Amino acid sequence: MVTEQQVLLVDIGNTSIKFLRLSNFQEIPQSKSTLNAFEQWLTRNPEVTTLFISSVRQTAVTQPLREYCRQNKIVVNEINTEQSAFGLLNSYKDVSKMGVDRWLAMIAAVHLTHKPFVVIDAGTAITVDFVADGQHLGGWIAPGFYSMKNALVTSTQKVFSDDEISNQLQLGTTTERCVANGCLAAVQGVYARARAQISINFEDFDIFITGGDKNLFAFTCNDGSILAANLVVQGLARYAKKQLFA
Ligand SMILES: Nc1ncnc2c1ncn2[C@@H]1O[C@H](COP(=O)(O)OP(=O)(O)OP(=O)(O)O)[C@@H](O)[C@H]1O
Ligand SMILES: CC(C)(CO)[C@@H](O)C(=O)NCCC(=O)O
Ligand SMILES: [K+]
Repeated sequence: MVTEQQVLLVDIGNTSIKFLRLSNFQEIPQSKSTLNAFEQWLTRNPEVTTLFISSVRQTAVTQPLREYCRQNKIVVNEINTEQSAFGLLNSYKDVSKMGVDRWLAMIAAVHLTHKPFVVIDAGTAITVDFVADGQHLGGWIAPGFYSMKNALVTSTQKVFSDDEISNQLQLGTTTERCVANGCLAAVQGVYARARAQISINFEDFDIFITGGDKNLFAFTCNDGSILAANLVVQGLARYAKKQLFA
């Protein structure tokens, strides 16, 4: 019999790996930037016997982790995007093409509200997904804040950026401030369009914001949007609880 302390929920994104024990799945996850660093963490925490993982990387990239787990008798449960689960229906014809992080964030959100909702996951990419009555209506994939800045700086010769983030949208008077505020304007635009889009058909709805860059959405705090620590990990927790304890 496994306990919740022995179970680790692992969200493998394009930039980083976030993980948390099932016993405290609502807290802020730990983060490692490489699979190697994550494996080292596992070595130091031998009480972990079971992983529930979601990965948006190629299978070959996570193969060494699987091999490590096989050698150390750690059970790996990999969750994949489904046509339907937990009362949520996917709109993709080929569900294998939908990033499992999007699916899991929706699985978590559908448990948190009965209203139509939007999930915005801001990381390497910004994904936006619309759900009403348990039906995924469709969504958007846009570049994330860092990806945007990176693409801009890479494809121009005289534009450069720094790592400073504006909390408020301002007018830049240096190249760096123009870039940071331009990318923030684009992020705010995604949010504004998402709100406008769901408002076309619904008066009452929730907007959930999650992901490593959710703090860029601090400007939404007065209009009822909900900032969630990590909805992908919370979605994994639902699968883990169902599989282990239901
Ligand atoms: N070297 C880097 N490469 C990419 N993003 C970086 C880098 N350094 C800092 N960041 C920041 O981290 C954000 C992604 O953070 P994090 O990995 O926590 O988000 P995420 O939602 O988990 O993304 P993913 O699931 O794609 O890994 C980027 O949007 C960016 O602001
Ligand atoms: C869009 C990302 C990169 C966001 O992490 C991920 O969900 C992904 O790789 N998706 C595959 C394409 C799709 O969801 O249609
Ligand atoms: K993400």
